[in-house]
Amino acid sequence: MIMSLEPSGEEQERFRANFKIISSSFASMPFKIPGTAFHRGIKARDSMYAMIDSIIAKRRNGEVIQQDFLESLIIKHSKGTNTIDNEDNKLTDQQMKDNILTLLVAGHDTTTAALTWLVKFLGENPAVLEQLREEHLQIQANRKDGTNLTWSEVNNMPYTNKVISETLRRATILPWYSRKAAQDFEIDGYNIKKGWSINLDVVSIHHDPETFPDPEKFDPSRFDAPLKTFSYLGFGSGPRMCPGMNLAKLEICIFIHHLVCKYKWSALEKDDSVQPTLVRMPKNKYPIMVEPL
Ligand code: HEM
Repeated sequence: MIMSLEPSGEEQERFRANFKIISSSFASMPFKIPGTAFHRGIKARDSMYAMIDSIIAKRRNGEVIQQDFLESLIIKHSKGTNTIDNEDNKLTDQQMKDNILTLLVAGHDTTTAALTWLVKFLGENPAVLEQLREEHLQIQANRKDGTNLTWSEVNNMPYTNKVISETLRRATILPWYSRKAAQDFEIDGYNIKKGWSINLDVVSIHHDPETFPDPEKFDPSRFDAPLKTFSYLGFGSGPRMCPGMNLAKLEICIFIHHLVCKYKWSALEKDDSVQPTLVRMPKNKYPIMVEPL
């Protein structure tokens, strides 16, 4: 979808390997010294840049044509095309590469983690799974023709949406993110100065018992009624809110539909520890045994 990589092959493997290094260097100290996670991350990023360079070159000389996000960026931002009024507003190749890399890095591990937590929470909460399965079997039963999910079906999954929100609350995949103070202010006796960087502790916000009673409990009905503003930040909030939210929700809805309509599963290990990386994942990646229903 982003740049039409084949699902397997040498190029994909190299991408994956570099990608893993970049993800695990995210929360490292920014010391560009050989041997540090940060240095390894920079080298992996440069190698990704070189790979994206060669993909862009093949697109530009017509060797490869695809219908994906990269192609639309190239068409829109090529010099001499009049798709954007002002030539100065066009992205350079470097900016295009950064956009592609940002989307891959921001969209991959987060969605993987969401799906992993979802399978875990559903496995541990059979009543929720049953209600979710009912919603999806009903969708199947109402379908007149075709076997694929339709756009209107995906947009009419009220319980599924609550399950997704509760998954993102309970797991809090991005445990913190930053904002820069736009003005001086005081909070709980602390004076914050304009320009300071502030990290939001989203895990605590999502587990505040005043907003979410019995916060460790997985309970999608918390989302039956609207919540206090800024108390649920699964996809962030405000102008910098996750731009991939609708894509991620679409992917998760499709995954859930096929999972609950066709399969049952059981956990192979009991381990509740969380991997201490920027994107929170079950430490053991939650291995399961899957069987047809
Ligand atoms: C379940 C999956 C995902 C979760 C839980 C998630 C969560 C988040 C959160 C919490 C933020 C910070 C928002 C803020 O600062 O207010 C964010 C930012 C971002 N996300 Fe996602 N995300 C997911 C999937 C995706 C996907 C699929 C893409 C793109 C393909 C994406 C692209 C981005 C980008 C580019 C930003 C930075 C936005 C900015 O700083 O302006 N995300 N995401």
